[in-house]
Parts: sequence; structure tokens; C-alpha cells
Amino acid sequence: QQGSVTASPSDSMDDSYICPVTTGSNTLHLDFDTGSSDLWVFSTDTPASEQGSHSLYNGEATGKLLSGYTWDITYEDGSGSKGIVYSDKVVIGPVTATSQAVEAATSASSGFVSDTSTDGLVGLAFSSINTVEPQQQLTFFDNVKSSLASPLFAAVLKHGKAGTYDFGYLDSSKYTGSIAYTAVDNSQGFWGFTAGATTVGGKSTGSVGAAIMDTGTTLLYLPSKVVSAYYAQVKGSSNSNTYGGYIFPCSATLPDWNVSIGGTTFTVTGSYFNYSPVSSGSSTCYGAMQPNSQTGGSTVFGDTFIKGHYIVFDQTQGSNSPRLGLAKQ
Ligand SMILES: Cc1ccc(-c2noc([C@H]3C[C@@H](O)CN3)n2)cc1F
Repeated sequence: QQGSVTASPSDSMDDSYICPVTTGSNTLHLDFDTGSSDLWVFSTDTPASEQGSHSLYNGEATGKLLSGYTWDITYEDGSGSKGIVYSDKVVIGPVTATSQAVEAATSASSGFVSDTSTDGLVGLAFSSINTVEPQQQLTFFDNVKSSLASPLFAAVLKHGKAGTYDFGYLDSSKYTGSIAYTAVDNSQGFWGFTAGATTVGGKSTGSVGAAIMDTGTTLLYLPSKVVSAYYAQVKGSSNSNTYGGYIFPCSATLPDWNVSIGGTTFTVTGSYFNYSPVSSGSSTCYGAMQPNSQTGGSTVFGDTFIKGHYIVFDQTQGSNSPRLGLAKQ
């Protein structure tokens, strides 16, 4: 099997990208996250006080309860959820996992309860960091990859408009030039890779090093040397204690940022680095490139980098030799 599902920005800032997923017989809108490995959903097992306006998975109706199984996850930003586990059919585009662990929330933090755009997450990192106990469960990709035409999926996310996640095939109409491949270190359960030299306006701004490709993270978090060298090219910018990161006048011209990965140079267009005004109506804007001190020291290529590129999460060389493919859209 193979196929594509639409990935729509959750809001005008491209905070996240959500996709319709049928769990059991209900269609929910889920955040595909290559930085975690649990598929969890708001459900009829979620307290009514926490269900908000979310679409709900009904495990009692269509699933098989994995008796005594639990899960509990905390994300980089401190938000989290926990609950119980069913096995059920999950359909993404035309791709079906017949016995997917669907993790039904019995509790979710306020960030999720109030995020009406997101009914849960589909974890697409490696199953080694799935949180289900007493028996760890497989991700959707791990469950279907042997049935896919090719064991890969591609993220084709766009700025301010719908893109896709494609499972099982490469679509040459969705990228230009050739795909540059680079080795993945999955020892921590992530799609880890090494990024190299960076430049801004023709000037070298240092090398990045180890990073993870994380569709569930909104911004681009880099070593402080690279970040300070970037904002040195942005008039009026500063690293604000008040706002907890780099800010600049919303009228500032933001330069493009270039990084070498897999022997090829990739560019993030400057305007993508204007995340949003620091508060509604403000003429001060918050940067979409921030130091990795904000992510516990991890360098994270989030949606700010991913949108506008064609990113392939690839196991065609075998599950012990995962790789990332990158191309320009
Ligand atoms: C309300 C809410 C909060 C966090 C997240 C979230 N999803 O993926 C991630 C990143 C960071 C790392 O944890 C794994 N990938 N963060 C999603 C939400 F809808």
C-alpha cells in the first residue's frame, strides 16, 4: 500500500500541522510528530471536563482493550498526557494499520485541552521510545512499513497552506533537483543527523553538529554561536529576557539562512524567521530561530526548516540503516 494525507497548518503561524486520521470509526485531526513515538488521542475515556471540543476516539465501541496497559508522555515544552491502550484499526490516507496501539487519554495537560485544532498525536520517531507499559508498542510507520511499496514516508509541509505526508513512495513532482541523503543516528529514538556549515549573507556563521528532524516542533533551535551570528545581521534585534528569546522590529528585513546537510546546501527563506508579534498588535516580533538552550541543549530542525523542503524518513536500506533524504520543494 501507499498514499498521501493532507497536512494543514493548525493556525496562521504554522504552529503545527494536522492531518485527518480514522481511529476505529471516528476521524480525528492529529499532529504528526517525528519527535515522539506514541499515537494518542482524546477519547470517551477522557474526563468530560477535559474533552473540550475535541473529536473523540471510542475504544469501547471499536477497539480491543489491552488490559492493564498504560502510557504516560511528557513533551519538550512540559505538556503531556497519559492513559490506557486499545488495539484498533487506524487509517491514514489510503494506508491502514489493522492492529495499531491507540493510546486513549485519561488525562491531558491544559495545552492540549485548549488546543482545539489537535485531537492527539501520531508519533513517527522510533518505537524504542514508545511509552506504553508493560509492553512497548509500535508506531504507525513501524506497523505498516513492511506493507508499504517502499519503507519510507515523506513530509511535504508548506508555509501557510496545506501540504502532505506521503507514505510508501517518493513523488518527484513534489521536489526539485535530487534528494540528498544523510545517515541517521536513532540511538536516542529520534531521527538524528549531522548538519554542517552555515552561512548568512555570504558570511560563515559556524557549524551546527548533531540535530534531530522534528515535525512536532514549531521553530528552529540551533547552537547559540550560529543563532547570535544570524541575528547580528538583523538590525534592531536582541536576545530578550522579557520574551525569552531573540526579538526584532516586525519591519526588519530577515536574511536567508543556509546550511549544508548531506553535501548539499539548503536555504530557509528569511521571511520564515518572523514567527509572530510578541503579543497581538505589537510591532516587536519573535524569531523562529532560537538558541538550543530553549530545548535543553538539543538542536532541533522543526517546522521552520521542514516547511518548504521535501524530507524523506527512509528505511529502504534496512531498519538498522535509517537515513534522511532532503530536497528543495
Ligand atoms: C499542546 C502541544 C504541546 C506539545 C506538542 C508537541 N508535539 O511534538 C512536540 C515536539 C517536541 C518533542 O517533545 C517531540 N516533538 N511537541 C504538541 C502539542 F499539541
